Amino acid sequence: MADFDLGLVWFRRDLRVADHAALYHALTRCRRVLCAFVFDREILAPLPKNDRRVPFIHASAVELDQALRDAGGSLIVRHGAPLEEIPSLARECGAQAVFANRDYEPSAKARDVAVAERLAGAGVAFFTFKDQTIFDHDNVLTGAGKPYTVFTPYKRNWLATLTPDTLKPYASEDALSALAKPPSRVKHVIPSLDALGFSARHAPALPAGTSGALSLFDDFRDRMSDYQRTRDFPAVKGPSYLGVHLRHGTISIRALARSAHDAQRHGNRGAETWLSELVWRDFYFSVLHHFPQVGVPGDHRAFKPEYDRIKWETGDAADAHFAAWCEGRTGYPLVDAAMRQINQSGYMHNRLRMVVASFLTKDLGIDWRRGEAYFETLLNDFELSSNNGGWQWAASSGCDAQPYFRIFNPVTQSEKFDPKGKFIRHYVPEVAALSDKDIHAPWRARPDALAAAKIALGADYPLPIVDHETARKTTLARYDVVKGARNER
Ligand SMILES: Cc1cc2nc3c(=O)[nH]c(=O)nc-3n(C[C@H](O)[C@H](O)[C@H](O)COP(=O)(O)OP(=O)(O)OC[C@H]3O[C@@H](n4cnc5c(N)ncnc54)[C@H](O)[C@@H]3O)c2cc1C
Repeated sequence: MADFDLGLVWFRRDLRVADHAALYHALTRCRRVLCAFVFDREILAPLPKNDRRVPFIHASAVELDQALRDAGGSLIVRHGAPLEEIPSLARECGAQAVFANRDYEPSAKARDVAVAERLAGAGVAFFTFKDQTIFDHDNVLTGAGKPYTVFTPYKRNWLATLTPDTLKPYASEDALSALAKPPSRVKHVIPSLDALGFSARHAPALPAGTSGALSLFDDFRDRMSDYQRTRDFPAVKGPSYLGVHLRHGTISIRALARSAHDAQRHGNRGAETWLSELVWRDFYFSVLHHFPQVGVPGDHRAFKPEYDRIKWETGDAADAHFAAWCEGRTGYPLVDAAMRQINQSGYMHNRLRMVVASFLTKDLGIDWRRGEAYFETLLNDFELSSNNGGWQWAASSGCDAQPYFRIFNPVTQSEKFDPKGKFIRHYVPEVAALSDKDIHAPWRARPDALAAAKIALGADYPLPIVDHETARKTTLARYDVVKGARNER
């Protein structure tokens, strides 16, 4: 016998039908199940009209609605405040329980506490489930029951904790017969993008929905064994490009980890490395949960508090440097190509995220929080935990971060990871005619080589806005305050 007559599944960042924890639990515990999604007015309001993520989410919601309709249900979509919409929908439909997958961002956790209270006040139960990660934050702890702050032992324990059950799919798609249609008085037409205040002209560069995720994964599966060899070269199709799908849950993390884990057990080194990246994702979720000070809205703190003593560059010159960095005109072609990639597509290759983050913090001396915030506005796969983790890794203030004295040389990185300048040529056509050798540092090219490539530095393409060697020394001095702070302890 069912526990509830009517349950409501609240979809958030889990826009799929297959292997969905909350949907599975609702379908197996309720006689009838309705499904809902809320476009959060407060989140959407500050976004620019041409934000790429909203069309992606919209298209994914449309696809999810179709999948639910095919099985006898539908997706009720609202545009408003979840704190109002979910309890009122539960009331309108007569649901006795709401089911959702856990969300780990501080603002989402606060929202869920408020929604749970409001529902409880109305006598409606609220159940949440682990779905977004392989392990919840308290599943992988040190022997002393503390959270890990170093990745390698975390990963070792993560792998040791894994059992076949951990990666087992929830058979939600096999239990859809309990899906129901909302009562006719409940409006359930998906608002158009225009009605939400966004432009359909900025369709997602990546195919949306579960169909989009599966086509990317099909394409990647064959390349997984090469991942370890190819993943650092931005001109090569090495990574999976699945980040945006993991962000919005159009594919199950369990399915991806299972595939990598199986391949790894058969000696596939590429799969082993890729699985490690999925573990990094869990690791940063755990860090954000246990050390929420790193992601307090509007006040992100350094994981290592002494790093908040660093005096970052401010003022007009720093603002001008920041603008040049954002717009891809620093005079360092690999940095500029990377920034143009994120500006044009909402994606940036992982190696380049490390390079540009290091350049901003350690060549320009600008606070990592400004770069973190810039990425947040643009990344299709923006994830507070990983973005914060990545930025603090590069700035050396994070847990298990790059030591502060390790400073990427943007020219050497370019020569090593884009040796033929293929990636640079794509995004920085101004320097495309330079040789494979000169393209990494145009200011070092001989005048006749520049003339042959028809480049007047300072006019056609900027001279470097800082000298790396000088900046390196300034950074080491800037970070001295950290050494001092550590010695005091
Ligand atoms: C400064 C900086 C900012 C970053 N911001 C984000 C972010 O906002 N969102 C985000 O998902 N990742 C972020 N990353 C991590 C990484 O760059 C992206 O996950 C990856 O580039 C996404 O591309 P992909 O899906 O093709 O990755 P793949 O290489 O195919 O990896 C598969 C998945 O593993 C996870 N993953 C891979 N690398 C990492 C990592 N270093 N840390 C955590 N998870 C990882 C992601 O979910 C990724 O989609 C950031 C890294 C840095 C250095």
